[in-house]
Amino acid sequence: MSTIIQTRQLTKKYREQEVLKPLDFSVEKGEICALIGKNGAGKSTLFKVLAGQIMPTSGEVLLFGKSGKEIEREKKRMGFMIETPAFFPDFTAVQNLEYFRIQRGVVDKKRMYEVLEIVGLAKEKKKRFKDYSMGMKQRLGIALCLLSNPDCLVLDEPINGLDVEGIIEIRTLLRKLNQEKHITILISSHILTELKLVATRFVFIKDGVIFDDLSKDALEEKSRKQIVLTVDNSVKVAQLLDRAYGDIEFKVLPNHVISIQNHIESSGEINRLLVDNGVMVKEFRIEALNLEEYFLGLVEESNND
Ligand SMILES: Nc1ncnc2c1ncn2[C@@H]1O[C@H](COP(=O)(O)OP(=O)(O)OP(=O)(O)O)[C@@H](O)[C@H]1O
Repeated sequence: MSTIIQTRQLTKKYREQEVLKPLDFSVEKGEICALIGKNGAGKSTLFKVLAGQIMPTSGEVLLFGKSGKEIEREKKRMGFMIETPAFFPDFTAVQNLEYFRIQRGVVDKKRMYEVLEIVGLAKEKKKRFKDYSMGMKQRLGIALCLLSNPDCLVLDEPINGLDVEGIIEIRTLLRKLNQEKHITILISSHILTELKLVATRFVFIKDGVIFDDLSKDALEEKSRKQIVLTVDNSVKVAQLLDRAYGDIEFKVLPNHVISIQNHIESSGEINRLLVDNGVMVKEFRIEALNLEEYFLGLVEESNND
């Protein structure tokens, strides 16, 4: 695997506020990497540093393995959409792309029509920008990123504010760019479920710290079923579970609630174990973990650190 984006001990401070804590982060070729974090987590700041729009306070960015002066050449292989581009509302899609094509020195005029085709706007290329839906506007933004034929796209919250149809359009487009055009994608969102169906990797950020980094399989694993128990004595239950099952994975939550992540098939046996040992089981249920809750749970956990 080759690394497209890498940061080494990257930090960014605004006055006294440390918006990015020493961050070691990478995106590998072929990934659709989702950066998930609430508003203010530091996603846009990280993307702006990657794009060279702002300078880091310390640390290093590498693109395609290059840093320092050599990075400028590699930046041409990247397409950044950090804020929605300032398109002219009364211009058509073609007129808007033409403006930016000239500004960016892209010689090949045909490329405009190619990118409109790729993002599914070829039929609406003569419509004025202001008459586009939100999803179409975002797709035109992505078309603009594609003008220079990049190997990697970095998209900051392109799904934010879209309706269901718009979200599906962008997801379908991202999948196509990744699978057919072999473009590596780094994309941010504050809603995990928006990217769950499309990303291949999930990186969670809070207060400028990456606190979890999961493959698609690992995320799915986490959304599997779990046993949730409410008991009268969670400390005793924890001891009983540890003693009975060496490899058991469980969490002791507030209010004597315990969630067990494996041995789901032994739920009856676990119930009997607890009752036989004098534990009062007030509630015993098997449920699938809601990923949004899991993510929020992690946020709460890191709050308590
Ligand atoms: N130019 C700036 N000057 C001072 N503080 C800033 C600046 N830009 C961002 N911040 C602060 O840095 C923190 C991270 O902001 P950032 O925009 O990177 O977060 P985000 O995860 O992208 O969230 P959002 O989706 O709300 O943009 C916030 O507390 C924000 O107020």
